[in-house]
Amino acid sequence: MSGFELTTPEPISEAELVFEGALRPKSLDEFVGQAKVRGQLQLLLQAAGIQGRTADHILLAGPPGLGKTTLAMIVAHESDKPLRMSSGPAIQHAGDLAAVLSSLVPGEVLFIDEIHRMARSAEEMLYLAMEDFRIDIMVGKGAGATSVPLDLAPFTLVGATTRSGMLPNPLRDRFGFTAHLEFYDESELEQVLFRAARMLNFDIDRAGLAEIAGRCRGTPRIANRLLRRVRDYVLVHGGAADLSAVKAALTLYDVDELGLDRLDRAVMEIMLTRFGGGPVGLNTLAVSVGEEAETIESVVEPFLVRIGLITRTPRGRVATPQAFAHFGAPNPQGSFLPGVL
Ligand SMILES: Nc1ncnc2c1ncn2[C@@H]1O[C@H](COP(=O)(O)OP(=O)(O)OP(=O)(O)O)[C@@H](O)[C@H]1O
Repeated sequence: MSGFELTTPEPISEAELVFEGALRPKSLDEFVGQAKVRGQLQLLLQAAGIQGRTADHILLAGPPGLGKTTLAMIVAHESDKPLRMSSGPAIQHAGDLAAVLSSLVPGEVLFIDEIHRMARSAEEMLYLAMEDFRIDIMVGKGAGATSVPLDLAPFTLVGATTRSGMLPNPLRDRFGFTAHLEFYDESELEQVLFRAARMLNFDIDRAGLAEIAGRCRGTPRIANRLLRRVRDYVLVHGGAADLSAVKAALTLYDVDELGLDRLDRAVMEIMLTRFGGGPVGLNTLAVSVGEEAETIESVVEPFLVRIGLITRTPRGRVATPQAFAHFGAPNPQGSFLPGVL
C-alpha cells in the first residue's frame, strides 16, 4: 500500500468500513471536536424533542473523513429514530427517490451522502418532499399523464456534501441548518486516537499519538488508519509503541511530517517547478497531475490551504513562501507571494 492510499480521506476497503463502524462515536457527547457544530446540533435536536416534532433538515458540508456519516447516525440515535442511508449516486431517477421517501416511517432520519450527485429530476422531487412532506408521482405517459399527490411521513433529511457550492440554491435553502465541518486540530485528533487506541486495546504512548495526530491531514479517518498501521508495525517488530515506532512505521508508509501524500506532493511540485509558484488555474493543475478537478478542489486543496502551503487568489492557486521552504525549491519572487502582493 502506498502513502497515497494511506492518507486518502476516503475509506479504502471493506475491512476498513467495518473497523470504522466499531469506532464511531454513538452520541454527541462522545463526538470529539467540532464544538460549534455539536452545540448547534444539540440545540436543534433538543428543541425538536421539546415540541415533539421531527428535527429540521440538516446539511453537513466539508471534506471527506471528518465525521459526516457519524453525525448523521448520531442525529438518528439522539432523536431515538431509525436511520435510512442512501447516496446521491444511487439516486439516478426520481423513481429511486420516490421509493425511498414513500417507505419512510414517521420521524425517520434519511441520510443522503454526496447529495450533490443526485439526479436533477430527483432533486426537484426532494424540494416538495422536504417542504410539505409530499411528492407528486407521474402516472402514465404523454398527453394522458397525470400527477398523483402522495403524502409522506414527516422525516428529517440529513444531506452530506464535500461540495456545498454545487448544490442548487433551492435545495440548499430548504435545509434548516448547515453545519460546516472543519479539519481537526492536533489536540482533538489526539483525543480521537486515544479513544480508538483504548478500544483496540493498543498500548501506545502519548508522544506516539501526538506524532500520528500531526501527520493525518486533520482527518479522523486518516488518524485511525495510521494508528492501525503503527499497530501492525509494533506487532511485527516488537518493542514499545512509542515515538520512534510511530516515526519508523510512518516513514515506511511514506507519510511525511505534514501528512502530505503522493497527490499533495505532485500538486505542490508542479506548482513550484513548472509554474514557478503560480498563479495556476484549477483545471490546469488537475490536468498536469492527471486527476479530476473535483478531487483537487474538494480533497487536496482544502488541506493545502489549511496548512498554509497554497492560497487561492482570483487569478488562480498560488504557492506560499512556506511551500518553497518546505520543498526546498528556489522562490523566483524572493519572499513575496506572487499574485498576492
Ligand atoms: N469527531 C469524531 N470523533 C471520533 N471519531 C471520529 C470523529 N469524526 C470521525 N470519526 C471517525 O472517523 C471515521 C470517518 O468518519 P465518517 O465516516 O463519519 O466521515 P465522513 O465525513 O462521513 O466521510 P465521508 O464523507 O468520506 O463518508 C469513522 O471511523 C469515525 O469513527
